[in-house]
Amino acid sequence: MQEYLLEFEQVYYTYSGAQQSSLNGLTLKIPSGKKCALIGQNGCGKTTLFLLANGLYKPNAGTIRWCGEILRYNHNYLSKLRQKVGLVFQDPEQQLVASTVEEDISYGLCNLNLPNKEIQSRVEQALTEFGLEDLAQRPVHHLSLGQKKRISIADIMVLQPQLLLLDEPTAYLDVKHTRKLIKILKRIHGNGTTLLMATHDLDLVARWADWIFVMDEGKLVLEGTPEDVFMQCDLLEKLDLGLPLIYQFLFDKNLSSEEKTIVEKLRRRFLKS
Ligand SMILES: Nc1ncnc2c1ncn2[C@@H]1O[C@H](COP(=O)(O)OP(=O)(O)OP(=O)(O)O)[C@@H](O)[C@H]1O
Repeated sequence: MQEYLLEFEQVYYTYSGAQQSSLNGLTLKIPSGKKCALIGQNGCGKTTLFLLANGLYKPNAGTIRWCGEILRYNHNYLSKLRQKVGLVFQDPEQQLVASTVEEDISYGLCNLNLPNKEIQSRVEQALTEFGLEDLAQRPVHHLSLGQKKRISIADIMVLQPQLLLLDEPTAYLDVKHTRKLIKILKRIHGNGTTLLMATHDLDLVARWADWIFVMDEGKLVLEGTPEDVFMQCDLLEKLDLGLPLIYQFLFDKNLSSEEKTIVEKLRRRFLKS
């Protein structure tokens, strides 16, 4: 198996008309088979990374490789790449295309020319998993933001990409649907999909991810396991990212040594959960 699915090497990107570049020599490799989280302040370049990852934008300099091969930007190559690299947009409105929920979820599958039976079975599974059965025939523009978000994730997930990029997937979701989503991600990861999730929810990152990328000003500044990354509390504070709650307790200078021992035990249990 390929060790890294997608590799950014010294990638620069500036939006047309912008004064400053959004990616500033980004070097980052997404390891195959992992549940990766991407964290960083607003505007540090997470969404831009995603848009370059499936070839929607082209770097001004540097290289992006998919399974060791430099990305090409012709129509044929890109449509194949996008079957392997699925991107769930931050804003669901950018993604929904069809008039009803069911049509929207089947839209990408129809473009893959799959047999009707296969399309029907994947759509039904997605409707059930995301709790969208009752909304299947509703017009997408009549739904709440959280419902639209769930549809936009289902749209991409049914395509079964090798790498699934999720830009703030839990934004707009309530607790119940966040839990459902995490369960679904566990299932698809178990089936072999590599995941990269951009999020500001550090508690979720600490519990969910097995690899974390930290970006700042268009560059990768730190990466590692949750343990390695969240132990760097000085750097994370300097970047104004803060820490998951359990690590905040761990680094609380006012705790007695007994309290620290309890927190450390809780942290270890939390990491295993
Ligand atoms: N279409 C655009 N034109 C010009 N500048 C842009 C455009 N989109 C984003 N930018 C700029 O590029 C930089 C990176 O933005 P990006 O959306 O990638 O950040 P982000 O890390 O995803 O932020 P957030 O956490 O708020 O979603 C920001 O400074 C932003 O203002």
